[in-house]
Amino acid sequence: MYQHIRTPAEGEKIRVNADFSLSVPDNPVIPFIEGDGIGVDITPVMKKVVDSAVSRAYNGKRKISWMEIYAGEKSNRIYGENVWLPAETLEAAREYVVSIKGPLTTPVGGGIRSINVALRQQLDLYVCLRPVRYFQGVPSPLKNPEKTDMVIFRENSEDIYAGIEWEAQSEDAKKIINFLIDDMGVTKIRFPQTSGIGIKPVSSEGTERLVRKAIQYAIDNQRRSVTLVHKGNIMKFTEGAFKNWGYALAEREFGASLLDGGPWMKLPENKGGIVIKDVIADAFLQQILLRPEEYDVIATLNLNGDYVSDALAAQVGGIGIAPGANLSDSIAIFEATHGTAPKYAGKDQVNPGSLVLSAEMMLRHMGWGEAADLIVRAMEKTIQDKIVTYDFARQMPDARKVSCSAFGEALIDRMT
Ligand SMILES: NC(=O)C1=CN([C@@H]2O[C@H](COP(=O)(O)OP(=O)(O)OC[C@H]3O[C@@H](n4cnc5c(N)ncnc54)[C@H](OP(=O)(O)O)[C@@H]3O)[C@@H](O)[C@H]2O)C=CC1
Ligand SMILES: O=C(O)CCC(=O)C(=O)O
Ligand SMILES: [Mg+2]
Repeated sequence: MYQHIRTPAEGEKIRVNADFSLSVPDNPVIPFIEGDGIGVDITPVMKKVVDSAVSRAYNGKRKISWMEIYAGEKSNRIYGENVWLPAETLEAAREYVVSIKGPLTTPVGGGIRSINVALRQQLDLYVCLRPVRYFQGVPSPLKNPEKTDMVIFRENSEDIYAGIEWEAQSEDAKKIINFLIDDMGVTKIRFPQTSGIGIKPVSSEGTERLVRKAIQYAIDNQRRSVTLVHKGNIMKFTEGAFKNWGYALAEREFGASLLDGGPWMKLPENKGGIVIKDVIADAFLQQILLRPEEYDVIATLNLNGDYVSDALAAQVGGIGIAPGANLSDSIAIFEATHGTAPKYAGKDQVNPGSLVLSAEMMLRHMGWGEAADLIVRAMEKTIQDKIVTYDFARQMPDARKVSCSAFGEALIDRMT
C-alpha cells in the first residue's frame, strides 16, 4: 500500500523474466512523474499522444493505465516540505518496471542535489540512452543535418557527476585537502585555502557494463561503429582507463581484433564487423560538426555524455526534440534530454517532441512497435506539414506556429 500514490483500478504490472526480457500485459500500469517547470505542459500532451497511438494501433485491445508518482516540487506539495524523492516513488518505479518522467529542477551552486541523478543512482539505471536522428524539415544549423545519426550510451552512475564534492573552506574540504597534501604528497592544488573539491570515480565494472550494452546494441541494430569518447590524455586513470577497459572488453567478450595495428579494433564478421574506435572528447566535439557521418554508436562517461547529448541534439533541431531513456538490466525510466525550461513553465508553448519521442522509445522497449511507429510517422508528417512549436518556428518563417497542446493534437490527427 502506498501513502499518496493511487493505484489505478485497472491494469497489471509489467514483469521482468529471468533472462531480463519483459512480460507486458495488454493493460500495463505505467508510472509517470509529471516534472517541474514545463513538465506541466509536456507530460499531459505526451500521455494523450501515447493513448491515441496505442488505441489506434491495437483497436482498444491494448491500453495503458497511467499511475502518477511524485518527485521534485510536486512531491514537496504532496508529501510535505523537503521531500524531493519519496521512498514510494522509487518503490513504484522498481515494482512497475517501466516508467516515464518529466524534467526536475536542480538549483545551481547550492541547495539540493539533482533528483534526476538520485533516481538514476538509487535504481542503478546505469545506461543513459539518447538516440540522435534527423526528422526531415526540422531547422538545423548544419547544411546536411541528415548525416547526424548517432546513438549515445552515456554512463549514468559514476564520474564527477556522482555529486561527491565539498564546498570551498568547509571543514570537509579542508580535511580532504590536508589529506591530499600531507598524506598523498599532492603539490598541484594551486589555491588550497579556497578550493572546493570534487571526486571523479570511474570503475572497470561501471565502464564495462556500459560499453557492453553499447557494443551489443550496435550488433543488434546493424550499426557500423562504436566510438569511446574520453579525455584520457589528461585524466589518465579515469577517462583513459575508460578507453582501455572499453577496448579490452571488446576483445575479451566480443572477439575484437586490432585494426591496421590498432588501437582501433574490429569485431568478427559474424558480429557485424563493427569497428570499435576512440576519440578524445574535444576533437570529437569539432568532428561531429564537420564529419558527423563518421560516428554512429557513442559510448562515453557521464559528464561528457551530458555535454555531447545537448550538442548533438542541436545539430538535428535542438533539445525540444531529443528523447532518452535511463536503463538498468531490468528497470527503465524514460525522459527527455532537456530540463525544466522555467521561463516557459505553464505557458503551453514548448515543444513536447522530446518527451513524446521518449514515450515512443518506451513503447518500443515494451514491444509495442506498432504504436511507436505511429508516433514516428505522425512526427514526420506534422513537421513536413510545417506545423511546429515556437522553437522550430523561429527558424521556419513559413511554418504555422502552434502551442504545445496544439502540436500534440496535430500529431494525433496525423496518426494514420
Ligand atoms: N533530466 C532532467 O530532468 C534535466 C533537468 N535539468 C534542470 O532543468 C533546469 C533548467 O535547466 P536549463 O539549463 O535552463 O536547461 P533546459 O533544458 O531546461 O532549457 C534550456 C533551453 O532549452 C530550450 N528548451 C528546453 N526544453 C525545450 C522544449 N521542450 N521545447 C523547446 N525548447 C526547449 C529552451 O531554449 P530557448 O530559451 O532558446 O527557447 C530553454 O530555455 C535546471 O534546474 C536543470 O538542472 C536540466 C537538464 C535535464
Ligand atoms: O539533473 C539535472 O538537473 C541535470 C541533468 C542533465 O542535464 C542531464 O541528465 O542531461
Ligand atoms: Mg543535460
